Amino acid sequence: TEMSRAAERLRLLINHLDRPSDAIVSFESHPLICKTQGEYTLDTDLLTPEQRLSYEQNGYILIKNLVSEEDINRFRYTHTRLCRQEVKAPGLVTMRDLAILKSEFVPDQRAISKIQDFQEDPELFRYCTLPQILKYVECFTGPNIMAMHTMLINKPPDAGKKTSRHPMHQDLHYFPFRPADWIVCAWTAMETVNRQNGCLVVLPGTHTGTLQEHDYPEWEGGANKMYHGVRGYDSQHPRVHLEMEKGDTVFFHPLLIHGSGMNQTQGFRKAISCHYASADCYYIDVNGTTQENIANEVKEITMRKYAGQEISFQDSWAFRGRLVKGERTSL
Ligand SMILES: CC(C)CC(=O)SCCNC(=O)CCNC(=O)[C@H](O)C(C)(C)COP(=O)(O)OP(=O)(O)OC[C@H]1O[C@@H](n2cnc3c(N)ncnc32)[C@H](O)[C@@H]1OP(=O)(O)O
Ligand SMILES: Nc1ncnc2c1ncn2[C@@H]1O[C@H](COP(=O)(O)OP(=O)(O)OP(=O)(O)O)[C@@H](O)[C@H]1O
Ligand SMILES: O=C(O)CCC(=O)C(=O)O
Ligand SMILES: [Fe+2]
Ligand SMILES: [Mg+2]
Repeated sequence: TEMSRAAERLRLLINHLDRPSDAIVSFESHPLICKTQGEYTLDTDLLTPEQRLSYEQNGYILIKNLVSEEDINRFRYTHTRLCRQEVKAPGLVTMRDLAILKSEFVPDQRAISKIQDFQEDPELFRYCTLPQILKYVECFTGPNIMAMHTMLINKPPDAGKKTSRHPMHQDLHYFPFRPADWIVCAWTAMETVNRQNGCLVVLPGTHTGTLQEHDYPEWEGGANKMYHGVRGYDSQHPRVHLEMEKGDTVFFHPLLIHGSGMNQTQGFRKAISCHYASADCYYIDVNGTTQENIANEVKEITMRKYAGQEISFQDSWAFRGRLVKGERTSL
């Protein structure tokens, strides 16, 4: 029955692929197709059967105390220095919360709700290469691993308009590469995160669905740039608040619907994350798909950033992605 599960899995994969099946003949001998038991996880000796089953069914697993206090303190220190512009990292993107956009900018971590693309900062990027994280990542991506997207989220105390919320979304909306099952996010709490300061909220099991249409939520106080949410979000769907301690890490599937509530405390709630993909993934053309809206927003921003030079949505990803293990075979 293990063989028939593998065959079924291969059939499912081929059906999901956005390119002709003759292009993927080599998949038959692909190491990733050795997924004989679960659909979403590989048999690697690391995950217990319970953990595998949990990821298969829920689309995420939470590992307690995976990143050391010392490492997190170092990441916090570097974050502070980057925000103060005491160190620079080429390509770093900083984002201010909508609520403070119009006020004077002071270079301080309290003015920056999120940094992205820290792949050129050796100290923060060390997070993406931590061996204990990569061991888990490999269970989802297989041996060739790319760090595709990096973020340090610094959710500010809500200024009263609920702009600190992150609407419910699927991360795959942002990614022009496939297959989805070879992508995983690692998200590590840099302090206690709970319902009060806006922990992650997930809809378990939604990773088995398809990519949904995303758009800005119709929120009275507005939503931050590029914070799209699933259209027609069903607030009745059972949700789980992922309360975590410093160093705890959740791994989740890019189709899992998740978001975060508002920060009702006076502190800045911090988390560091990396989206990994198998280097064996391939880029897709998102023209004419539900992802066209985000692709256009990204193109507009890169156009401004690189003085009118048009950079394709795919190239903007190829350019930022970094190999962290194995071989850079495709992405
Ligand atoms: C899986 C993963 C990919 C999921 C996610 O990351 S979900 C969230 C995705 N978010 C992002 O990718 C954040 C992207 N953010 C950015 O690229 C930057 O923060 C920018 C929005 C471009 C702002 O960069 P900055 O250097 O400040 O550039 P500018 O001051 O010229 O601003 C450009 C225009 O953007 C506006 N803006 C900046 N921050 C926000 C905001 N928080 N909410 C709404 N609008 C905002 C700003 O007002 C300006 O607009 P105009 O004045 O040109 O109309
Ligand atoms: N219309 C919507 N579209 C998309 N996402 C939404 C919508 N409404 C709420 N959310 C998101 O759902 C999640 C839960 O938010 P909500 O504010 O209801 O609860 P919470 O802040 O997590 O907890 P509490 O019930 O204690 O306030 C958050 O990620 C929020 O951004
Ligand atoms: O830390 C958070 O609030 C979640 C952010 C998130 O899901 C994202 O940026 O894709
Ligand atoms: Fe997300
Ligand atoms: Mg709330």
